Amino acid sequence: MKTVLTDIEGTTSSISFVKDVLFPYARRALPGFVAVRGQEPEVRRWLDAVATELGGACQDDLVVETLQGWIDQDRKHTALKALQGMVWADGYGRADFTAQIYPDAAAALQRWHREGRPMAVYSSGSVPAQKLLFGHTDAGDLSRCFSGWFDTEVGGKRESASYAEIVRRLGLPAGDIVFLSDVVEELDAAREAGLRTVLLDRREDYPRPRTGAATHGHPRVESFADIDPERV
Ligand SMILES: CSCCC(=O)C(=O)COP(=O)(O)O
Ligand SMILES: [Mg+2]
Repeated sequence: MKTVLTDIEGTTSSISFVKDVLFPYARRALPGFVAVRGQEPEVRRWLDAVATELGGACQDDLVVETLQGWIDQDRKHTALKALQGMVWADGYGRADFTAQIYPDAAAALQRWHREGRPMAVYSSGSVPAQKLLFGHTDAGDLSRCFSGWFDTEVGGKRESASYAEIVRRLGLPAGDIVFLSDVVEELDAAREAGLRTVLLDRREDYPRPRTGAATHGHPRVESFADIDPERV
């Protein structure tokens, strides 16, 4: 049975949920979060990592402003993603929002899980943020569908070495893993590492269909309902 490895934003959940709900929430909550929890070792570690990138010791205010700028630019920076995950934990905990998931994705994930198909996540969002998201979806707790979780600590999503590392950690032949994503450059990197690939091309996220050369030769679907992992 093939293992499914899935991206989140633009694949299982809409880009607008991430851009219009999660990112603004993190942007607003960051200053208060750093003021209250900035001395906790797990928070300090990431704040210091950002400060180092800014050239050394600097005030938390500057670090927060930098992080907010990175949110605006959609930087997939590991420190930002780790801190965002901690901020979102508060939001999910207080039920300030739930995680949008496409109904076709929720249905397929639940069905594949019932059928015993192994599944894993690879997203730029931190592993704790991934677990929170799938633990609090509109369709309920889907976190149990997954037995593997990968974030940018294995490397960037457009680098084939990251997929080679995931293959190594999963301990499976690369050709037995099907990677699902909305970003062709990520699929290119996965294919280079030997994985099978499927392009999610949803109208809500990509108003102009990506067909022909724009698919880079990856099988293209508009819904999880059209994916048969055994036939990719
Ligand atoms: C899992 S948390 C929210 C998503 C996020 O922060 C992000 O950057 C999504 O990137 P993806 O790799 O899932 O496209
Ligand atoms: Mg994506």
